Amino acid sequence: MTKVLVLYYSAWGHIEQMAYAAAEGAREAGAEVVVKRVPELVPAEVAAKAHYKTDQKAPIATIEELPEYDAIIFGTPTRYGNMTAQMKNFLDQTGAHWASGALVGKVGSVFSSSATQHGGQESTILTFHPVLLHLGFVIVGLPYSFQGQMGLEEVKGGSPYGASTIAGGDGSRHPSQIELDGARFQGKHVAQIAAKLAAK
Ligand SMILES: Cc1cc2nc3c(=O)[nH]c(=O)nc-3n(C[C@H](O)[C@H](O)[C@H](O)COP(=O)(O)O)c2cc1C
Repeated sequence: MTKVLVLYYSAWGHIEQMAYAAAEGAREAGAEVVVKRVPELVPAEVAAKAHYKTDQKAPIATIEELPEYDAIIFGTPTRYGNMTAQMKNFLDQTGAHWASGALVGKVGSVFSSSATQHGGQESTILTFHPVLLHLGFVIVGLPYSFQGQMGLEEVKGGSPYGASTIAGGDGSRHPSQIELDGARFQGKHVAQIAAKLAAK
């Protein structure tokens, strides 16, 4: 059975919610799916003061387990147009996998979140991709067969690069149905492609 890891960082829960939607989609495609987080780096008192969502049930992933999966779907909020330091710090510990080629040929895919509509959700995904390419991942996005990314009837995340959500300046906006559908579609799409690659 195809094994998919949804690996995320989320300070306030938006990406956490999108992660479970991506996982649902991958399960729909028949994959065995695990949702895990990368470790927090912000001191506990800073996180408490900023009202981080600290009750996240997903276990913390280890670097060692990454080669066990056929696909990894990464979820990260934007930090000044790029992935979070928490996610990058985790990826910066994959040197042994880079050296051995343990992740070469696996499927990698990214979804994101930003406070504002044009606050960097696309740049966060696109600047994530070089890391995946260095590690040898085959990148999968959110194709236009997810028709939800078309249309101007509402403000929404989602692009051919990957699913995304808009949290609002104060974090009060939650992922909309169409954004969660995008994450679900991406999860399913990744699992289907990973299954095809694994069959070869
Ligand atoms: C240090 C910092 C930098 C941020 N940079 C951006 C940014 O460049 N553009 C933007 O729209 N939102 C920015 N945000 C807002 C976060 O992206 C937003 O809170 C996040 O997407 C919510 O996802 P989460 O609930 O999963 O943490 C920033 C937040 C922090 C704390």
